[in-house]
Amino acid sequence: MKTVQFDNLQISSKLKRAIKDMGFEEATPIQTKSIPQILEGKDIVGQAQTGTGKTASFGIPILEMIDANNKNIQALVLCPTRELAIQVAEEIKRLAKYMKKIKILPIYGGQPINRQIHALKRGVQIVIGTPGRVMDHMRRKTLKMTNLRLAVLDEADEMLNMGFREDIETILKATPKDRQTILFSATMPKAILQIAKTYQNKPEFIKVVHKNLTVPSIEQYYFEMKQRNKFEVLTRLIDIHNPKLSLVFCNTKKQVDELVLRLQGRGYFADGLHGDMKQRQRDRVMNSFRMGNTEILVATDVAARGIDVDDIEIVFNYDVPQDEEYYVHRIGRTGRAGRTGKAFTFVVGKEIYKLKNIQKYTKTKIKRERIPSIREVEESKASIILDKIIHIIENENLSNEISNIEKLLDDDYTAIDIAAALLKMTMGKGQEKSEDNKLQLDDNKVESDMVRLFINVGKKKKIRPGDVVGAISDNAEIPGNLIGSIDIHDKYTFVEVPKEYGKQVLNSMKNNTIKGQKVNIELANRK
Ligand SMILES: Nc1ncnc2c1ncn2[C@@H]1O[C@H](COP(=O)(O)OP(=O)(O)OP(=O)(O)O)[C@@H](O)[C@H]1O
Ligand SMILES: [Mg+2]
Repeated sequence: MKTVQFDNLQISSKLKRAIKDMGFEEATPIQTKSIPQILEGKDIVGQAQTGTGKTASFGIPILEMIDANNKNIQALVLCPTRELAIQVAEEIKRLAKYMKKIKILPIYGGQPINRQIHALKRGVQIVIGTPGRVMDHMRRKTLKMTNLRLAVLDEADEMLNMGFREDIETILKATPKDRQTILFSATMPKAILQIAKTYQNKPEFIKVVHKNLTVPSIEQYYFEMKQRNKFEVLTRLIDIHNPKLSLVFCNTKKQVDELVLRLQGRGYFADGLHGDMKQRQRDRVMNSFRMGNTEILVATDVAARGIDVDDIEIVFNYDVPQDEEYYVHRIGRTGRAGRTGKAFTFVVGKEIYKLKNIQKYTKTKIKRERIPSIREVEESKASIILDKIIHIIENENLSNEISNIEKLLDDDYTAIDIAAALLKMTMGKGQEKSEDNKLQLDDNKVESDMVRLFINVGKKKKIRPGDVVGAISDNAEIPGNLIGSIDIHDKYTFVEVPKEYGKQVLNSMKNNTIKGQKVNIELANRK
């Protein structure tokens, strides 16, 4: 499809400048089709592949149509989750960079309502919210819809799936009749068409779907395995591909929690995201993932819907999704805005039939791939380390290190001996781990066996109940990013870790300090 340059769109120069700053040059197909129509005042129903810029498709015309001098709410965007509301608000804020008078506010549950009320009182033109919280504000009369000109439903089908139908209808009914209504939805079930019919005015249906639903720049593979080997396979794949960021989907919240614990137990920077978590915690996890501090995000479907994080290189379906549509959304977290990505699906036994259905639905082929051997994992790890070594040799000052090594050379060790020993040290417990791994492939020692490590940190330390150890290591300089939940137990903090890692944590923490103070760690009550 022919697309347009943003320069050729009828939008203000301020908006064009911001778009350029964001690095966009050409509008995507959905943007090319929907922006002019929305600008003309038409109602639209838009449908396009994941990661193709639907947010800006409505964000750009909203900004163009807002009267900056009028401080009332003029546009309302409804999103299914808080994360999405925040993300959409940020994208629109970036677009509004040079439009200083335009105020944009995300409102969602979990955040103190008073803060939102204050912000609303100061005057906001664009509100992005979850249906529940928007309703709440409407009841309190803190959100006035009388001046609303534009309503957008992003991920409309997902909002219906989540049971927001009534809320959405109540909200739309409370807005002026002559408002413009924009609807974006991945699928077009009857319920969506019903909403379109009832609440839109002769909508234009804009559909940019290729013959396959997933973008071609995502390579899709599946791996067949036994249920109990999933964890081992996941770690092998992560080690071999070494993705900067990856996203792992599980079907249940419980599985998310368990997997996060096990990954952290192996020393991976992993964290979880699901609906049972407190908002503060979810924000922390998302920020840490966006910053790259959390490298592996483990999530449920709902939590990760619509999430746009640059550079997610691999999406893992640790469980085959229950619904074909979910597959499309899951893997759409990678390969965004024209980038490439990989999607790996773990298949156990009869699930292969589900995979066949997914392939039929998406009209793409998912190729079978062999599980990498331990040897391949080790080789790949070695090659990653060798690359790092080359980088250090070429870019860093090594004079101190060289003088130390020279002492060993004087003792008649060869340079190769020394380098090999250092490599072995760097690769850590490679050898030992591979035996471990082999074992685990046959025998899945499960995680419930926990050990508590008490850390005497004194009362002043800012470690809060519920923090994970990964967070402690960020805040308090304990290396070894290991495991579990911690709690404050008077001046003791305890860390709960799977038994098999207890010793390891102990070793890695023994000689450490938290913020300059020595920390005592004792192994306590084995459960
Ligand atoms: N014209 C463009 N050129 C380059 N990048 C773009 C363009 N438009 C949007 N993007 C970027 O592409 C990414 C994906 O956009 P967005 O999140 O809006 O996709 P989406 O279609 O809503 O996806 P999903 O279906 O997953 O919700 C974002 O990082 C966005 O900033
Ligand atoms: Mg989106």
